Amino acid sequence: MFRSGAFVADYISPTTDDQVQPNGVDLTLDVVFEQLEPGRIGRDGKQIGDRVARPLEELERKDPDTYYLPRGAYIARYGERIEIPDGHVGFVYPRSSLMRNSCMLNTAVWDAGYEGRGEGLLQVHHDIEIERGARIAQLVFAEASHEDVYDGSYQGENLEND
Ligand SMILES: O=c1ccn([C@H]2C[C@H](O)[C@@H](COP(=O)(O)OP(=O)(O)OP(=O)(O)O)O2)c(=O)[nH]1
Repeated sequence: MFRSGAFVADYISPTTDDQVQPNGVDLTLDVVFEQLEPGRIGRDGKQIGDRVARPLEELERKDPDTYYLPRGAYIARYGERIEIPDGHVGFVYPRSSLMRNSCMLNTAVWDAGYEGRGEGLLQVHHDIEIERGARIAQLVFAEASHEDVYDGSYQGENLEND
């Protein structure tokens, strides 16, 4: 069973009332990165390729705090600290307005016990402007049984400023 947005909101911070939806909580865009170097997925481990943060405004376009993204693939970091409670699994979907603008957010499984500011793959199929802090995704929780909790390399990621 999927939980209500009000339930999910207790595990996401910060949140405003605008972010709480009937079936989940909207996540906002914090930072956009561009990958520069190849990564590696091995049988025993993995390496994430070097990346650089996109500039927030380009010279010819002056809206502050806005990303101007040409076609391409980017890593988007969400603005919220996310916790997946015991007995649950999380899924992130793109906000439909992103999809309707020819962009897509690809995501993976959010494990029970994970805590951090996670990331998603932002695919831009048509140039788009996205303001920093704008809602781009929605996180939902489904009840799920599990034996262990998440204890991988991304545990506690991107929480330095908390
Ligand atoms: O779209 C997603 C999906 C998941 N996560 C977070 C939550 C999840 O619990 C964690 C680890 O995901 P996964 O288990 O898929 O990572 P992995 O590649 O198997 O690495 P590790 O074994 O170090 O966990 O990353 C994201 O940030 N974005």
